[in-house]
Amino acid sequence: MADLDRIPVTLLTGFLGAGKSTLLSAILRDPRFSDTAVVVNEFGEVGLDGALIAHAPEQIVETTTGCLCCTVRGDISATLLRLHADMTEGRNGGFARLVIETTGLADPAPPIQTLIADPRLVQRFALAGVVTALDAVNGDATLDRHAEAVRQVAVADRIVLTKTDLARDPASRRDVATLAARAQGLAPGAAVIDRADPGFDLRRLFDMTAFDPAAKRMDVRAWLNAEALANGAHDHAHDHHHHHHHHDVSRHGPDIRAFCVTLDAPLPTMAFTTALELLIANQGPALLRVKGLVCLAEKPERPVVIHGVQHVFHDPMILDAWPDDDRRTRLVFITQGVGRGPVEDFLRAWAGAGVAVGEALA
Ligand SMILES: Nc1nc2c(ncn2[C@@H]2O[C@H](COP(=O)(O)OP(=O)(O)OP(=O)(O)O)[C@@H](O)[C@H]2O)c(=O)[nH]1
Repeated sequence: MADLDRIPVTLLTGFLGAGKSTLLSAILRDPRFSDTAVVVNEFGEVGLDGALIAHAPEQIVETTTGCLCCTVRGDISATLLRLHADMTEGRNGGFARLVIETTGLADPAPPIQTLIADPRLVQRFALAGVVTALDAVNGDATLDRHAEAVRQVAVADRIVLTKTDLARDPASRRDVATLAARAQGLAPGAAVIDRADPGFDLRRLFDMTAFDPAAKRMDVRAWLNAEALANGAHDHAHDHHHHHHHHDVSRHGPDIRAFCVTLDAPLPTMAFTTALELLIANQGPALLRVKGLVCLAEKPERPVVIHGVQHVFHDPMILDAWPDDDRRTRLVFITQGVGRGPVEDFLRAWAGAGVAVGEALA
C-alpha cells in the first residue's frame, strides 16, 4: 500500500506528569491539527484523562485501558483497527493523523514494536515518530530513579522540555541546559525543543515521516529487538479479559500501584487542602502522581482539577462544568511503596472531619 494511504501515527510518551495531556490538549485546540485522532492509554481502574482532555465533539478521543506497566498490545491494535474501519465505512468523521499517549510508566518498546510489526496495523498506519515530554522541574531526578523514563527519552525523535516556564532564575536555567544535554546524550538523533520557547511550533511534533529503529543508539536498537523476540511469549502471558497477567517485573518496580479514592460528600476547601498538604509532607516521594477532580463544598457545580507530580503541586484549574454525570471527588494516586489503605483512611478521616466541622458551623 502506498505510504500516502497510511495514517501517520505519533507516539507521545514521557514520565508521570511530564505534560503529555497538556501537549495533547494544545494539539487538539490548534486548527492546523484539528483532524487529529487521539488514543489515550489509561491505567485500568483509574481513568480520568479521557474526561480531562478538552476537545471538540467531532474530534476523536478514545481511551484504552492498559495495565500500569505496559501498554497492552492487543488493546492498541483493536482500537486502531476499529477507528480505521469506522473511518472507511463513514462511521466517524475521519482523521489525517493519530496520536497515541502512553501511560507515564509505560515502557515504550511494546507499542513501538506493535506499530512497526503488526501486519494489519502496518497496512493502515505508519509510525512517524516518537515524541517524549520531559519535565524540566522533575526530569533529572526522574531519569535517575526510573528506567522507564530513560527508555522513553532514548527512543525519542522529539524531546519536548516542558515546564521550562517555571525555571526562571539563573540556577534553574542552568539545570534546564544540563537536563537538555543529558536528554540529547540519551537520544543523539532527537531534536530537543523547549516548550516555553517563543518559537515553539507544534508542527515540529509532526514533521517526521518514518520512525527508524536503525537511527537509534545501539542499546535502544537492542531492546527494540528484544521486544520483537519476546512478542509472542508476552502476548500469551497476558490474559486481558480476566485482568491477571504475569508482569515482566523488570519493566517497572513491583511496588508501584495505582488506585482511585472516591469521596461522596463535597469537601470544604480548607479541610481538603490541609489534608493534601499533610499527605504530601508525610508520604513525599512515595506519591509519584496525584491527579483528580475535586468537588469543593463552596462551589460544587465547578470541579477543580488538581495535579501533583512528585513533590510539586501545580496550580489547580477550575472547570466550568463537570465532564460527566459523576459529581464525586475522584483522586487518582500512583504510588511507590505505599498502598491504598493508609492513603484512603487518611483522606476519609480528614474529609469526614472537614464535613462535620462545616455542618457544625452552618
Ligand atoms: N507551568 C507548566 N505546567 C505544565 C506544563 N506542562 C504541564 N504542566 C502541568 O503539569 C501537570 C501535569 O500535566 P499533564 O499534562 O497532566 O501530565 P501527563 O504527562 O499527561 O500526566 P500523566 O498522564 O499522569 O502521566 C498539570 O498540572 C499541567 O498543567 C508546562 O509546560 N508548564
